[in-house]
Amino acid sequence: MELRIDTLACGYRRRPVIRNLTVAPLAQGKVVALLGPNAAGKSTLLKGLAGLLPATGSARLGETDLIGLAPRARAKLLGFMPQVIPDGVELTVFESLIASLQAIGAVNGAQAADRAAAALSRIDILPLAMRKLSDLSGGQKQLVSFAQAIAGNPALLCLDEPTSALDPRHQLSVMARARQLAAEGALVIIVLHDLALAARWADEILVLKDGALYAQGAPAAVIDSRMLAEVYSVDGHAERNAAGHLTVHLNGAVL
Ligand SMILES: Nc1ncnc2c1ncn2[C@@H]1O[C@H](COP(=O)(O)OP(=O)(O)OP(=O)(O)O)[C@@H](O)[C@H]1O
Repeated sequence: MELRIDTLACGYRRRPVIRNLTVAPLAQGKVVALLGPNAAGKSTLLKGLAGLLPATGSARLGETDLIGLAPRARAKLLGFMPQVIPDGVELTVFESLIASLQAIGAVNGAQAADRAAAALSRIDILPLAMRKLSDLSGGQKQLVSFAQAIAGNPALLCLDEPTSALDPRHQLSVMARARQLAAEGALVIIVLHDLALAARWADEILVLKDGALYAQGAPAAVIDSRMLAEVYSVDGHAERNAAGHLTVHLNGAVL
């Protein structure tokens, strides 16, 4: 199964952000890093795919066009982890996962409990299950949000900066989990600002600039001095280290 994004447009009432976006097919089983500077349209694109913003054009996952699909049917196929986790939710972690699963439907109470526990175990946060969401640290909340997004076993997982509040160990464990989910057949799209994480963990990179596709391809083909200068206005380069991993070096801002 592939995701085919074709002439997609989405944005806000007076601000069209993503215009006429067509992307080469994204294959199931891949981790795709969605890069681009602040305000490039990364969150807008994920929200358009998730049905949280109106969109036109098409985004076909296999035979199913996500655009225009009813919310519940879309949520079954697509797990969305937002960039900002809402405050003031008076639920326990476990209840919040059950609520996410109920929003998808088609799971009875016992199944929902099993799936919620499985998702929390998978992210290694089962001990947080009975804690109130509002009492958690920023990083713990982010891990819960990740568990909510994966609980329904979606074919397409859209993660908006899932590592922004995490310490290095948890950043790596989220990326490793993303790779595992892809190995099990999901397509995982991850918005990242950490270019080192993207270079190290993604199969493919999409770069957005001003709401349009700047580049798409393998990390080594996309992350280079020119892209860093043209997209991020920074002076830097990418190279392979002794272990063969692509690493990114930032030297400073381009004047
Ligand atoms: N609710 C909104 N109403 C109107 N414009 C918005 C709204 N949310 C975002 N925008 C605008 O849409 C554009 C794209 O924003 P978006 O959040 O998609 O960028 P992003 O690439 O995810 O940025 P960042 O890396 O800063 O999170 C920006 O110009 C932003 O100001």
